Amino acid sequence: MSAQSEHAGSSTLSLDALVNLLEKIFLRHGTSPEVARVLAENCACAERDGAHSHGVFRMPGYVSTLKSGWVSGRAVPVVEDVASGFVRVDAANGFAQPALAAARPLLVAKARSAGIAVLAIRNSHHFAALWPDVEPFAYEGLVALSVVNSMTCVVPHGADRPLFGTNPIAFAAPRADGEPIVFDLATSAIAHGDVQIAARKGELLPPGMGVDSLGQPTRDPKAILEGGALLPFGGHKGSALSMMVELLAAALTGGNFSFEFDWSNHPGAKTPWTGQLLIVIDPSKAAGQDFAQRSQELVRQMHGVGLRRLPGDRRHRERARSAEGITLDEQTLAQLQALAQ
Ligand SMILES: NC(=O)C1=CN([C@@H]2O[C@H](COP(=O)(O)OP(=O)(O)OC[C@H]3O[C@@H](n4cnc5c(N)ncnc54)[C@H](OP(=O)(O)O)[C@@H]3O)[C@@H](O)[C@H]2O)C=CC1
Ligand SMILES: O=C(O)C1=NCCCC1
Repeated sequence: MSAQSEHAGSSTLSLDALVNLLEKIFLRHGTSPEVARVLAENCACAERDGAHSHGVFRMPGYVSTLKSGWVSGRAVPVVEDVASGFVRVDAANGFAQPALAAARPLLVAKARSAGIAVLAIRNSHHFAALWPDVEPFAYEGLVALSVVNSMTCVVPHGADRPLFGTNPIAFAAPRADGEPIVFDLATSAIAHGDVQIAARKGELLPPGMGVDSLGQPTRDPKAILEGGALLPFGGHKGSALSMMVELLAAALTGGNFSFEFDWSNHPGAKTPWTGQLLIVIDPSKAAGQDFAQRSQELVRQMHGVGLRRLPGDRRHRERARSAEGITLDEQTLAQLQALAQ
């Protein structure tokens, strides 16, 4: 297909054309070429996979953050080889994905030689979906787990005010016949991005997602965004996982807790300045059995008991569909083109 085709009210772009457009936006707003490429690919791949809460919807937020001076779009991450199974990165107040890209070769080498390696990223801004950070490891036969904390907007179970971020957890594992097993979920009942999207569309949320400024349950996304808060998923269980994310992504990395940064002097800033932890395991060092065959067997059994949808299946369906091109509505495309000028 050509790079861009038009239908009534929408346009279809190839993945390359979308990456190039997003890259232009990042460059136009002062990032280095390396940062622009990494973020553009990340964001375009989220859109391709139908991960809309962290696709092109996020571009105005990236731009207003860069304009506010809150984040450094030209940061050069500092990678430290601290121990046989441990890599540390100071993202230098830059985005998390370039920090991961800089540390990745060392992390993989350590995981392959020691069987397991940990990457601790601090001083970083993660404004994206987490699965793109873990899925590539599984394509290389490795198991990966990552956590990142975000900004205070979730009330811990049993508390009456927000403290945690929406704090996602992503996991990826190879399997023998098929796409890797990948899940990526916010520990809040709903991602903050999806609340913003619902507010924009004027839709109500399902019950149990959040509370208003008085702490009363509400389905109104605007009431949650304007003084209200989100709830953890699964009550005390999601709350415990969210607490764990704060400990691993912030306390262990040297990053900020979700409640610790203050962007009030940077109007327009949207990205949380926190930390991220990745654990990468080489399964060939572990069980003495072929891990990918074992994970395939688990999937076979899950399908055998009637399961129709694995986490990641929807994304891969969207990815396959996007091979024909990624469709954006006219308004969104016009907004992106304006941001690139
Ligand atoms: N950077 C940050 O600080 C933050 C980022 N986020 C991001 O927001 C995104 C959305 O998070 P969230 O709203 O919790 O994600 P969802 O609740 O939409 O999905 C969570 C996971 O469950 C899978 N899934 C969903 N429905 C089903 C089903 N019926 N059967 C089987 N599997 C299912 C999804 O797979 P599939 O993808 O195939 O649908 C996905 O792996 C994530 O990418 C997350 O990383 C969230 C919070 C903070
Ligand atoms: O959707 C969310 O929740 C978030 N996404 C990007 C960073 C802040 C929280």
